[in-house]
Amino acid sequence: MNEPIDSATASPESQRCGLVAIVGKPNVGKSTLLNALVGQKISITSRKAQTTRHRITGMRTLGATQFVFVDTPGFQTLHANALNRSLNKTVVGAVSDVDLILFVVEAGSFTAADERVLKLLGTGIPTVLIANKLDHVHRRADIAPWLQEMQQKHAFAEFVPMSAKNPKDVERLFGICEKYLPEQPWWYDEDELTDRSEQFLASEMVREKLFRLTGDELPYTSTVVIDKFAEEPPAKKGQKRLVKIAATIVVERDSHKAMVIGDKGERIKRIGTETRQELEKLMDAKVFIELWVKVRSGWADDEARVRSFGYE
Ligand SMILES: Nc1nc2c(ncn2[C@@H]2O[C@H](COP(=O)(O)OP(=O)(O)OP(=O)(O)O)[C@@H](O)[C@H]2O)c(=O)[nH]1
Repeated sequence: MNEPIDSATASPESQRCGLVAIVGKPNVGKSTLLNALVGQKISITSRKAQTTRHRITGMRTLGATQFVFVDTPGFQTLHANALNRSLNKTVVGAVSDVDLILFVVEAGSFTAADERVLKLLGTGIPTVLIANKLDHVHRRADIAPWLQEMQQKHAFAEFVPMSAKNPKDVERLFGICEKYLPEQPWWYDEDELTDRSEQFLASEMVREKLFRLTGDELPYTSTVVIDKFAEEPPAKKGQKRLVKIAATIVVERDSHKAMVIGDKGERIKRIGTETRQELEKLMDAKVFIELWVKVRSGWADDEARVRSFGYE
């Protein structure tokens, strides 16, 4: 693993591919670790990934192995709000069929909050204890007895004291994880990160804002369809490229449409604004987004065009 082989030489028979979940209480370094594992850009990709059980946050193909990282949002804010409550139900399910779980804690520490997260994990899936922020531990000698204590807490497959900020540690972690992923052909292209993936990211982002801002009221059957995704190069040097997106939120009933639009269009405007702000950060681009709401009602083409405001 330290010397990645040319992936082109990895024949489908020798390929490995599998799902890896990174879980842990807030602030232990999950995002830092995920970003380090995935590389520079978090990529969300093709339709294959668009299941209700898994939200793919990124993937990395190294040598013959494709690591597919799944998002487990509910673990981060267990008791925050109504949406998270409903997410938690799916989150526990989502973690129950990954190939590997990375359970992240701060090295030398195990609190009640860590325990709560650990309890949600079953015992059937290999779980690696990531003792992160090792660089914060001044007396390394304290780590050995702590690791022994941790062995009593759960049947961890392995113990990895490391720092998510240390590239060598991250590289070593790939080597450790590799063997837990099944031998099967890759699901994605080796360097998958295309316009299509940004398009998917855009629809996921609208979806996320939609459900966050409508709370529990809106049925999960509502979907988001990207109608247009066009890119323009920067007008001037030093400026960012422009991404123009048009998306339709498809709901089942007129009452749902009203809910999405909100009073005087306030809610859809906010969905659009928050989506744009986050996409601009993620895509490193200037984003222009238009949202429509459509009721899917058989033959009736009951389409209301709702222009969202505030986009230059
Ligand atoms: N010193 C040190 N700091 C780290 C390490 N990993 C993460 N951090 C820092 O810890 C803080 C929390 O990291 P995040 O990656 O945001 O943690 P998280 O678990 O994703 O947090 P939530 O999003 O709240 O769940 C940040 O300030 C990171 O820079 C590490 O290995 N060493």
